[in-house]
Amino acid sequence: MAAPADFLNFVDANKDRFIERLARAVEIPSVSGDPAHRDDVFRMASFLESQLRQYGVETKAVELGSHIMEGQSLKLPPVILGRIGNDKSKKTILIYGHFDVQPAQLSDGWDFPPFQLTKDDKTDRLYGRGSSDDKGPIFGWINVLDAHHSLNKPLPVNLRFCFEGMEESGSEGLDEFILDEVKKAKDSWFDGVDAVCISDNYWLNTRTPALTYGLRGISYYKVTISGPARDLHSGVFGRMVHEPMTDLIALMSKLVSPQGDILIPGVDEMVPPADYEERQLYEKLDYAVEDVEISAGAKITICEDKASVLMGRMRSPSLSLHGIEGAFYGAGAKTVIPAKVTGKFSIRLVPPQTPENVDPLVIKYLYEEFAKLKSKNNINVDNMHGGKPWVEDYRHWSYEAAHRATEAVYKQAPDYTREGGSIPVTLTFAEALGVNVLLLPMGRGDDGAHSTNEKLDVLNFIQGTKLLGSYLHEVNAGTKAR
Ligand SMILES: C[C@H](N)C(=O)N[C@@H](Cc1c[nH]cn1)C(=O)O
Ligand SMILES: [Zn+2]
Ligand SMILES: [Zn+2]
Repeated sequence: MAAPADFLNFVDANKDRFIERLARAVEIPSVSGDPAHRDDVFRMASFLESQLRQYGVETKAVELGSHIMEGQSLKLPPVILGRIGNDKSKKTILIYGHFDVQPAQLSDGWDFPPFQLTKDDKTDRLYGRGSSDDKGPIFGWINVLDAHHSLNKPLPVNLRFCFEGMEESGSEGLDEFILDEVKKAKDSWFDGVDAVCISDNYWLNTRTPALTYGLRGISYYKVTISGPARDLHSGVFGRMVHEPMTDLIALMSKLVSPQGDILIPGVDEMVPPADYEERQLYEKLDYAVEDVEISAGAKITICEDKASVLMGRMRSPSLSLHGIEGAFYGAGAKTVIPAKVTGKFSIRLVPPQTPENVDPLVIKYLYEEFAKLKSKNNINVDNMHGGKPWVEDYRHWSYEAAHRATEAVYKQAPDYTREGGSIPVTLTFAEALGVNVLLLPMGRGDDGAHSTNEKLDVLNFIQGTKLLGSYLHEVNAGTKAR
């Protein structure tokens, strides 16, 4: 049975209230990667926990200890666990989401204050950091709880929640916590979980809902070149000394070609090429090169054929250069030779790649290439965080339930996609709990997650809330039919 009409009507009738609640969440700048915002990540955890409790969910905030970030020892944000329902005749679904966000500043080029949810009435879009990644979806789940609680309606499944505050910074401490919790002889918060559902990615385009059965992994590196004891005057020292920035640029230019080929020997070669049958999967998806152009905001695709473009994101590794710490970047023309610079880059991984088999190749290559520069500076290479790729079996009752829910809410069949981003905990859940994991995205391909002007369409927030609730009802309907 599809979701009951009173649930669907409630969601429509409470649209404004749901948007106001999302606005309260977006106003908390819970940036996990910035030590200055660590209190805000804690504040966001408390807000989320209070929302869960309000709707009858038993909760627990689990402390994960501390870590070092930018030379400071910081407390890790708690994991917020929740449980509601213990009916043996119902399935138990574990929901995962994250309440931290990527950094954002108006000066990055935002048209709206990033930590204020701005509703643009012309486009019916909600702009703000975290609107799509991942506060919109986690508050979609809260809306589902709110609706059932307010209507005095039993939930169609038992629910367990696991919300973290470090996903955008490598999910520190989470894997260890999950593995310990699963090993508990009794009263584990993950006892009896039948499947996991995560809403933390995006449709492929702007028109077709998607079910996602794969994610790329990630390995994130920093390479530091240092030499002079202090910043130097380029007029006084230029051409007299080895310059750290020159060495770093030389190294970073040897990592990836402008065509996207990874130049580190052995990395691209690990992945077998797609055969004809696999290529057909990508040919059939509702996607065009123009969709990338729309979401990138420019006609800059590496190639012109749709399947190759899609495979670049879904089934190939990629190496991206992210930034250089310590380099001069301000206005004006400072004639400095920076004393120490740190280049940051990451590799998105696909099976059979893992951080364990790729990291040694990267580190060896960087040291070898540095030696070829014959520089007297020093090099140091660090891995900042990593996560394995994940591919799931989509012929599973959880995907079937999500397929039916998508058809009911959006009146169209979903695309089956693999996501280019990473959610490292996905594989941990799949392996530790031994259950199927479904990714059920709420937002569209042009939402601009991690970018300026991140947005969520009001339609996606409201229909997405209906989709999450309908999925739970379809799981229940499937249970009864079996
Ligand atoms: C797909 C998900 N919403 C997401 O954005 N994940 C991040 C995870 C990450 C890894 N290192 C830093 N953040 C991503 O794919 O970049
Ligand atoms: Zn993200
Ligand atoms: Zn996310």
